[in-house]
Amino acid sequence: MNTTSHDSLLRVDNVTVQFGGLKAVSGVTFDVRKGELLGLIGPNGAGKTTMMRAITGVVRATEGRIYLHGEDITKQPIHKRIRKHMALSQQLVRPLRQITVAENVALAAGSQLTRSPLRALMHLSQKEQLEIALQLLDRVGIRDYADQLPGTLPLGVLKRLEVARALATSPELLLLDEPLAGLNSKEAKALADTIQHINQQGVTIILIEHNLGEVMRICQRLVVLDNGRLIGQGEPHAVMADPQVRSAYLGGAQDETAASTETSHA
Ligand SMILES: Nc1ncnc2c1ncn2[C@@H]1O[C@H](COP(=O)(O)OP(=O)(O)OP(=O)(O)O)[C@@H](O)[C@H]1O
Repeated sequence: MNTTSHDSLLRVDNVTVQFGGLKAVSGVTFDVRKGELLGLIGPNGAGKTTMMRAITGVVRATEGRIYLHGEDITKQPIHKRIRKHMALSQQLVRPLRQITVAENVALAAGSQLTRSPLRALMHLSQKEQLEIALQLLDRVGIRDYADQLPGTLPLGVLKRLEVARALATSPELLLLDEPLAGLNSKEAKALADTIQHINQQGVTIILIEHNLGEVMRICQRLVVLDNGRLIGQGEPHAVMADPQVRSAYLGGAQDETAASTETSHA
């Protein structure tokens, strides 16, 4: 039964994802509210990426249901979910290296419009499409790199390009998988600010991230997984003060000094 509350954009209802004998996600239930920036956190191997993949349809939920706007999308293929305005920005950045930064974004926008990469490429010559790409690059703060080839660019710029490509499909729900990984603290803070800004412009975001300092700074709510199970959810500071969550991160250490360092990096 769909028990989605009226402000819920996405509902994950008792979802299990099993790989052979391993339950990577086990009976997890949570809501993503329309307009919120939700942090999905947990130690390595907790099941975060698998949860994200179950939401986008890359892997199928073995049990449970996923609802978007109250509609059961559990059995829908990826392309239908994307058409329902979901976009995923992956951990690994994989732009096309032979075309410029702006063309990469225009291609993503074009693929969404035409559902054919070839036709999308032909559309690249259209001024409007490149103009949309430039606006998106502006939105993520890398318009100055528009004419460069991705192969020559630092990771911080490529991460932003990845976010711009995801935004090119005008998603209502944006799923970001470790966008801050590999960035120094200054770059991470700047990208976290950009993510927060995108959220403030009306895009609902699920953020998987190990950089707990930035997660605590920008997320409105947290969902915490450990060994595939949900062990906490709610307001970030309350969640991080929960003994079970602290124990998952600190391996059971109860020492306050150790606990106070928890927000720097998991
Ligand atoms: N396709 C797969 N086949 C088999 N096992 C998998 C598969 N994908 C993930 N797993 C396993 O499921 C568990 C959860 O992995 P997952 O990548 O979802 O965790 P995570 O929380 O994203 O971890 P990390 O923070 O290290 O990226 C791990 O034990 C992992 O080895």
